Amino acid sequence: MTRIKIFDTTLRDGEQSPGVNLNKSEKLEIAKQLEKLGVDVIEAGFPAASVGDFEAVKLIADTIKDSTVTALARCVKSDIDRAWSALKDTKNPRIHVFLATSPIHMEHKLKMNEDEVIETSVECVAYAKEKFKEIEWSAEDATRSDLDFLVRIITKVIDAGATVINLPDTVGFTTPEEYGAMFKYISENVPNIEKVELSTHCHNDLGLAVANTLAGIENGATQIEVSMNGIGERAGNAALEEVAVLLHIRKDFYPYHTRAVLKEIKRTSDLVSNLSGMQVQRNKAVIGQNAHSHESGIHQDGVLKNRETYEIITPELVGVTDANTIFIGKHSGSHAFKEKIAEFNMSLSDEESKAAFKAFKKITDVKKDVTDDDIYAILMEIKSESEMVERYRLNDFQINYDEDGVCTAQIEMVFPNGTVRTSKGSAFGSVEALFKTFVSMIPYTVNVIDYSMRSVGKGKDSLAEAHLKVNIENQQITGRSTNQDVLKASLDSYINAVNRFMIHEKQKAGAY
Ligand SMILES: CC(=O)SCCNC(=O)CCNC(=O)[C@H](O)C(C)(C)COP(=O)(O)OP(=O)(O)OC[C@H]1O[C@@H](n2cnc3c(N)ncnc32)[C@H](O)[C@@H]1OP(=O)(O)O
Ligand SMILES: CC(C)C(=O)C(=O)O
Repeated sequence: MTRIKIFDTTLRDGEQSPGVNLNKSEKLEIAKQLEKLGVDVIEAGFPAASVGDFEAVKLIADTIKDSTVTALARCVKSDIDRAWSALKDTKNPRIHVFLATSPIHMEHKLKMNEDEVIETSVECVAYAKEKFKEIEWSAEDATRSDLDFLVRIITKVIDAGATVINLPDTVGFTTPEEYGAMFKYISENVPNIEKVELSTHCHNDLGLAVANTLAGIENGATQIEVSMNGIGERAGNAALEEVAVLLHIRKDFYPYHTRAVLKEIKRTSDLVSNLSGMQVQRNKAVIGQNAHSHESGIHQDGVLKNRETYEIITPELVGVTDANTIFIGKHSGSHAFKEKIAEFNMSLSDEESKAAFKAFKKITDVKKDVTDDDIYAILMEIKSESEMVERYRLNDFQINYDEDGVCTAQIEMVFPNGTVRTSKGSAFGSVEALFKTFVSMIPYTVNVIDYSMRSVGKGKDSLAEAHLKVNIENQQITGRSTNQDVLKASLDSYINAVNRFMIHEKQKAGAY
């Protein structure tokens, strides 16, 4: 098994993500976590960029003990001096210098010809060598560079003292086959190549950063430049967690391993996401919220029978402790739903389970996120409908508004013992009138703690969903109801809360 070194560039290229700006204590916190994650090299920043970045790199260099700390510098003496001042006190100081080698960069950006680029690179590596033992030199935009020019310049920078040669796909332009072929060509044609380590640095503009990194590894690279959550310039860099987990999961096929402590992945990902403000997309490989969650009935049934039917990465492997493995939603089936019911510790007959599943499926057609609360409400409803439970049922209601703005509600209810009663009550608002009238008909003291209404679905077919939190006889109970009519949803949520209270009471008394 060949060991692949992880060079993490979250704090340098990652911080180049538009909108990301980390202060020195945030950078240090991330660096410490990267050390726990077992990365071999931490690229802490670009000391010549600003005083703040200089101080952050210095703080990290002075603190981190297990990982090599490096920093980026242009082929400019003052950049190299600045990097040395920041890094000199760390255990293994490494400088990372770069110069572009592609025709477009040389002509338009650097305004240099090939010979000038070679001369500048050799001079800067030789200058850096006076201070640093470890020197990484990058051929910026290597994947759009002429291969024979790369062979020439790499041979010379190695002679000048470079210890690592990085071939970046700066603009995310290459493909796995082409990137792999470049590493092979360089390995076979640079005469002094065995003196250095080869490194990948892939951007994700075409979504190929991880695949290209793997191709580099297969063709001789032993260092990979990656970032946590794949953050970085434009579409980002190859994601550290994806490459590390890929090499672990497919060790049956790829004879490579890293030193990464995989169970630290989630913690690192969360920290980077929180401090950078770059949220991780739900379906992100390895650490996205959906990456360990199964929603469809057939998958859930398979996973419940044997996780490995649909799961190649366990949440535990990458330190995810709160995975919602079985996500109950529109595509779930009865097996998964039964599992969910079991979590509520409520015994339901087969008939009740079937009715609950039917009611649940109905809700999923109008509601995107079916929460545990929704399922609990369904179960309570089913329970209260079963013969054992008496409950309040709404027969009819009306609202009248008089000229002074006073609303009068008239409600007709079927009581738990089967009797039908009607009552009237007034208030300044229609919802208040309904609540006041209903509460006057029941034998409990009820205080409304919270009442909210939201629209479910879009457009004219959307439904009103009322949520109510009440205190009944010193117990906090929630009620919920969905209806096309806002007032009916509101009144039903109140009735639902009272019925749930009665079920709680019966449960406490051991009735079921
Ligand atoms: C592919 C990458 O990710 S490379 C790293 C990119 N990261 C960054 O640029 C972040 C930090 N950068 C900065 O803070 C600033 O760009 C600084 C401080 C480095 C330089 O700022 P300025 O001196 O104002 O220059 P500016 O950024 O506008 O232009 C870059 C200059 O460096 C030159 N340059 C670019 N790359 C290199 C290099 N590797 N070696 C030497 N010179 C270079 C450019 O040709 C340009 O030179 P010019 O002024 O003679 O035209
Ligand atoms: C400085 C180099 C390594 C870089 O970030 C790139 O080419 O993308």
